[in-house]
Amino acid sequence: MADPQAPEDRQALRLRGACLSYGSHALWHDLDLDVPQGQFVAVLGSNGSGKTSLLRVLLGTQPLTAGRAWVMGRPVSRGDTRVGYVPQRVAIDSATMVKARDVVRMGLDGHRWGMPVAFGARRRADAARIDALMASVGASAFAQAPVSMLSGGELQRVRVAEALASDPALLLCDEPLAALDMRHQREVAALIDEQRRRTNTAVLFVTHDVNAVLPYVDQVLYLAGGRFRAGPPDEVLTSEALTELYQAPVEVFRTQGRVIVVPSTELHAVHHQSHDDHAATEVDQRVVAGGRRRRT
Ligand SMILES: Nc1ncnc2c1ncn2[C@@H]1O[C@H](COP(=O)(O)OP(=O)(O)OP(=O)(O)O)[C@@H](O)[C@H]1O
Repeated sequence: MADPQAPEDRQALRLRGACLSYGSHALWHDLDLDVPQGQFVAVLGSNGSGKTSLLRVLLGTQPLTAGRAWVMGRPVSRGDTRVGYVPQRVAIDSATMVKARDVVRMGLDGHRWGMPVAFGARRRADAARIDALMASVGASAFAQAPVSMLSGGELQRVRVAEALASDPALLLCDEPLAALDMRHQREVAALIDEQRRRTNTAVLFVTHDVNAVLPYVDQVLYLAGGRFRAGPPDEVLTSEALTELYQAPVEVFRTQGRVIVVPSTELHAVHHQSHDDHAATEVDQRVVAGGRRRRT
């Protein structure tokens, strides 16, 4: 199939008729998606709906069963330096002495895999670039610290700097806020948003709690039961849209600027709990908070 994108109309990401199956298990099918440069997309869906698998497809490590995927007008390929990746918080060997700035250097070197080690002017240019990346994510203060000594939030800053080292056109984030406390969630989410605004990088952000990134989201891709719905948050995160997508009753509430998505079967339990406390709790793709709710 020819590249369907004229150069002047390049989307950071385009999917057409994309299907992914593992054996007879179809994760999603006929997925069409356009992500313009600089757009922030939240990828939502229940456990096992195929969110991480979608990122694997875009990293070129998992072939589509059918359909096509392009990044900046070129077919997806493994090792594409125009694609950056921020993983979930990963366990670090407590004995490792690898310094934070060396992790970022790996992002830079991965970009030039197979090239000779840098000397002289290029080495100095690399050092300056790493300094700038560390500063841009607010990590200069711990640039020389072993990563095993960093807090979860500090480590995610370093991961973001590493992912940005190759100036990606598309940044894939796989639940990068998981296991971070609320303050660090806010900081890392804001940091990713700031970077994409500055560099016009498109972001595909897989999360179980859309509320952590809701202020930044231009488009939601919601995966469920092999189908999908994509569009602005106000169109996708509604009772009507999600009931149609899940083909089962789903209620969406907005309260205090937060979105709560609840399968109707769980509504009784949710009402009961929210009378008792104002704490957030997990049901599916949802955060439950106290206070007045508005159904949308
Ligand atoms: N390589 C594989 N071979 C076979 N099945 C797989 C493979 N990778 C993932 N799966 C299955 O595909 C389904 C989707 O997995 P995936 O990790 O993409 O879902 P997810 O939406 O990211 O889930 P979660 O929210 O739990 O992280 C799961 O049932 C998983 O067990």
